[in-house]
Amino acid sequence: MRRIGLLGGSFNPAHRGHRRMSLAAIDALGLDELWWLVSPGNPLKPRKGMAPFPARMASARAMARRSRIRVSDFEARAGTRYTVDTIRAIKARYPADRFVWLMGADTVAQFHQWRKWRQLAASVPIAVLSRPGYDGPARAARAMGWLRRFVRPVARARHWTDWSAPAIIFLRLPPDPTSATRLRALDPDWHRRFSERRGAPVTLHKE
Ligand SMILES: Nc1ncnc2c1ncn2[C@@H]1O[C@H](COP(=O)(O)OP(=O)(O)OP(=O)(O)O)[C@@H](O)[C@H]1O
Ligand SMILES: O=C(O)c1ccc[n+]([C@@H]2O[C@H](COP(=O)([O-])O)[C@@H](O)[C@H]2O)c1
Repeated sequence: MRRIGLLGGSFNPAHRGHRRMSLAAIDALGLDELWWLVSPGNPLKPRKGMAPFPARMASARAMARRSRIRVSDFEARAGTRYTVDTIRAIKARYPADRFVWLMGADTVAQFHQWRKWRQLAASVPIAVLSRPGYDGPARAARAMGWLRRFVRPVARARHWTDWSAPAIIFLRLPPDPTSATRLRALDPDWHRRFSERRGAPVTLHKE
């Protein structure tokens, strides 16, 4: 049994904040691996301004180098867009492993708009990663009205495999203010550097 964290994201592009939060979460949760699930298209985000999937994958691979982070195209392969469907498919594909869903504090505010979010929360434990400016709002988020009763103490973080979902933990990690929105504003054409790269596609998931 491997202990695997899943961080879903647009990675438009992947950045230092993703890497730092992921390495800290690997430590806090005692993970064997952390998979970055590069989303073919976040159902709640506009397509405009979204770089091509291969460029986002390549930026994630570059940022994940030499670590326990693995970059995954699972959603593109499985044809899933909604996290509830992705988790079901991953658990079916890797029945021997245990999974925890990771999300930055900023995403909790919208969680009640996710497809079947209560069912999702009942299918996988959730770890919320602190993000500067969003920690207070995350605890006050609409979905927390229901999720609050399932909050686990941070001192038990490494015992997440003992929990039955719903279970949610708020991890306090060293703050990193990096955001992809800001990076795109500074360098809107960032994806050109990656789309020109050639080479055999490396994949975590065998056919
Ligand atoms: N600096 C950060 N600190 C904590 N969590 C982060 C940070 N950056 C991203 N995350 C989390 O990583 C996941 C994927 O993030 P995403 O790829 O959307 O990056 P982003 O910087 O939030 O992008 P954008 O600004 O385009 O919305 C989300 O759950 C997000 O909350
Ligand atoms: O399942 C949903 O309804 C849903 C709605 C919005 C976002 N998500 C997922 O949340 C993750 C973070 O997305 P993003 O674009 O904020 O990086 C990514 O894996 C998305 O697929 C999922």
